[in-house]
This record gives sequence, C-alpha cells and structure tokens, in this order.
Amino acid sequence: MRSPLFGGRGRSSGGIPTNLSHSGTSTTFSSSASASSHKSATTTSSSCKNPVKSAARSVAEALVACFTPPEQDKKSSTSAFNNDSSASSSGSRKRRSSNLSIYGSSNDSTRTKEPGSVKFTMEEILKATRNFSPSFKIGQGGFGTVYKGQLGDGTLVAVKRAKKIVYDKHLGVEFQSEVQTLSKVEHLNLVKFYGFLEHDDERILVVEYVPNGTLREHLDCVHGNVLDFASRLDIAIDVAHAITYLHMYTDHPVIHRDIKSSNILLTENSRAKVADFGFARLAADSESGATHVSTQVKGTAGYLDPEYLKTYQLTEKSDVYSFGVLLVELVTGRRPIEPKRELKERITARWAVKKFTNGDAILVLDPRLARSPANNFALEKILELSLQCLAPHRQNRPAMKKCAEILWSIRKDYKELLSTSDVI
Ligand SMILES: Nc1ncnc2c1ncn2[C@@H]1O[C@H](COP(=O)(O)OP(=O)(O)OP(=O)(O)O)[C@@H](O)[C@H]1O
Repeated sequence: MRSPLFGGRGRSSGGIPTNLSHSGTSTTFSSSASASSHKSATTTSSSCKNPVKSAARSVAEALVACFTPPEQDKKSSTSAFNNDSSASSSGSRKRRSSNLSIYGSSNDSTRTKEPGSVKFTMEEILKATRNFSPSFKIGQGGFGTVYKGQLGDGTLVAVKRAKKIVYDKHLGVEFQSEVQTLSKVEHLNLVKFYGFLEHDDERILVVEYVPNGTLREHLDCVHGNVLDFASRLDIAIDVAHAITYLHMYTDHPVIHRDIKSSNILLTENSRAKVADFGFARLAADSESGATHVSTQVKGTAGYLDPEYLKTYQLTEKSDVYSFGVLLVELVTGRRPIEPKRELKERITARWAVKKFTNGDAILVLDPRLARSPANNFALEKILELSLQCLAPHRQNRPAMKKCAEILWSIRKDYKELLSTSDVI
C-alpha cells in the first residue's frame, strides 16, 4: 500500500556515491570490509532458524551464564545481571558517584575532577576485570579491547582498554576527546560514561554495560530472533533522540561522527543506546561564527557523508547522512556495503533508494519481515526519510530533530494500521 502522502515515485535517487571506499588511514572499515554476504532468509518466522547460529547462540549463552564474576556477592551480581540497564541507570549512576567520592577521598588520583568525569585507579580496573581476564573480554574494536567488569558496588561496566598502537598514534588527543565528550553527556539513549584511567601507557574508559549486543548482531540474527518491524522503528527513534540530544546540546553541540549499527547497543528490552564517542568532536560553536569543523576524515566506510569526504568539513548533517544509511540498514537488514552481491546491489542505500523511487520499495524489505500493510507503509515512509537524509548536499538534509519527529509520526500511523490488521 502506498501512502497518499508519499509522492516518492520518480524522484532522483540522489547522489549516493557508487564507491564509498576511502583510502585514508583513519577511516575504519569494520562493518564493510569484514562483511560477509547477507544471507537472505526465506521465512517470515520470528526465529532465524539457522542451526549454526543457534549452536553459536547456545555456546554464547553458556559463556554468559559462566560469566558472573565468581567472587562477587551473589545477590548483587544476580540483580545486576537481571536488571535492564535502562531501568537501573540513574539510581546506579548516583550510587556509583557517591562510592567513587569515597574511593577518591583516600587517593588524589581517584578524586572526582569535574561533574560526570571520574578517575579510576588501576586497582579498581584490575579488580573489576579480574586482571583483564580473557574470559571477561566482550569485544574488540578500533579503540582496543572491551571487557565486561563489575565494580565494587556491583555496577556492571564495559571497560574499554586502548591498544598501545592507538595510543601512540592518535590517542593523546582522541582519548581526551572521548573523555571530555562522554563526561558532558547524559541521555537515556546514550551509553553512560562512568570514568577513565590514564596511567603510564594505559588509557582506559569505563562505561555503562549494555547487555544485549549490537544492532548489527540483531540484524544478523546472532541472538536467535528476528528483530520485528516495531522494534526496528523504536530503535530508529531512540537513535534519532540520542543524536538530536548531541546536536542540540546547548553549550557545545556534539557530532558523533561514527553512527553505525555496530555502535548501537541494545538493552534487554531492545531499547537502543548509542555508543562509541571515540570519534566524537565538539561541533563548531555557532556563536563564534564558525559553521563547521574542518578535520581529518574519520568514520566507517558505507556510512560516510560524501560531502564530508570531499570537503573535510564536518557538520551535524554528516551524522544525518550516516543515520540515513542506518535507516536503510534497519529496513533491509543488509549491511551498507555488501561486496559479494551483484554490482547494482553492493551499495545498499543506493539500491534501496532506486527501488523506492521506481515504486518497488517492497522488494528491499528484509525478507525475514512479513509483507503486511503496516510494514509496507512504514517501509515506504522510512525509505522516504532516508532519501532525504542521504541528500548529496547537506543543506537538503533534515535536522536530526526533524527526523525524530517524522519517525514519531510514522510510528503513530504504523500502530494505527497494526490495530486494524491481523498480520504483524
Ligand atoms: N558499553 C558496552 N556494553 C556492552 N558491550 C560493549 C560495550 N561497548 C562495546 N561493547 C562490545 O565490544 C565490541 C567492540 O566495541 P568497540 O566500541 O571497541 O568497537 P566497535 O564499535 O565494534 O568498532 P570500531 O572501533 O570500528 O567502532 C562491540 O561490538 C560490543 O560487542
């Protein structure tokens, strides 16, 4: 069903570049270069039904079950594991801050430096991660290794330990950037910052642990179940809210610079939290007259704003572009670049927008999702919005706040359609 409000047919597919690779040393390729070809599902069932992945999931679940730090107080460990991170957030943060003040009173290096920014001691970090035990390792990224940990007060955290090479090459500035940025933001849909450690060669960030994996993992069905359309819409809204918050942060707007599905972490209730401010930079202060920040190109191939690539001028609209790529990813389930597909389908956003403008949006819907009136409606509306976000010139892209409003309205209409339809 095509919405009468839609009017997308016959539009130009815009300036989505056919070659999004970038040879700059600072561009990361994590999503694309490692992308295996997307495996189309032939079922609309809510289960991924992939025996290999189911086995992997069982192993992962067994590992998680073994993961509770053995020497912690059982009660606090259990409640921490069972709590949804969003539910426990503010109370736990307050407790954490007050505990840190207590720790800080005994040692200058642990004293709270400024609101929201807390220094940890190496002792605390080692205790939380059991000396960086390999069994506590939960991930590896461009920044370094990520460990799950538990603080003295029971708070579960992700401990991000910078690679030495990262520190040598970039991290002097990068680390300060991440710390400064993280310490100033607090939003339900942003991963919370608990503190940091700078000690000799070590650069460590301690952030909120978000228990349910990345959005990319969910789109790949790594966790077993297919993410339904309603959840994808909720996630898009959560992310739009998080970025709106960053962009509209009154004193110093923040540009995330690396919005992508592997930087979106999900809570147990499938609510999204945007992570990884390693590349974030404070945006230009509009009062100073500057309109952009001119800087080294950073980001992830497939999500990069072509205008930023051309001019090196970074604005909030670069995040809007990446968000447009993310929207396409959410509705198609595909990665932004799929090198193993035939040429015209390799750049997912380009392929999806072309199908949409030709009136064939339905052909790009993630085959794991049902073709219902509500899903078809929301698919078209989301593709229409992503087309705007992907406009080649930034002045033609909507502000992130506008994106959030449009998505709210899509969700409202989607729910109304759902209530008049049996098929989800
Ligand atoms: N706060 C967190 N809570 C739970 N898991 C996390 C958290 N932060 C990171 N992880 C896990 O660690 C992995 C690596 O995260 P990291 O942010 O270092 O790199 P990345 O975003 O995957 O890659 P890149 O460096 O290219 O951005 C994530 O994919 C995720 O599985």
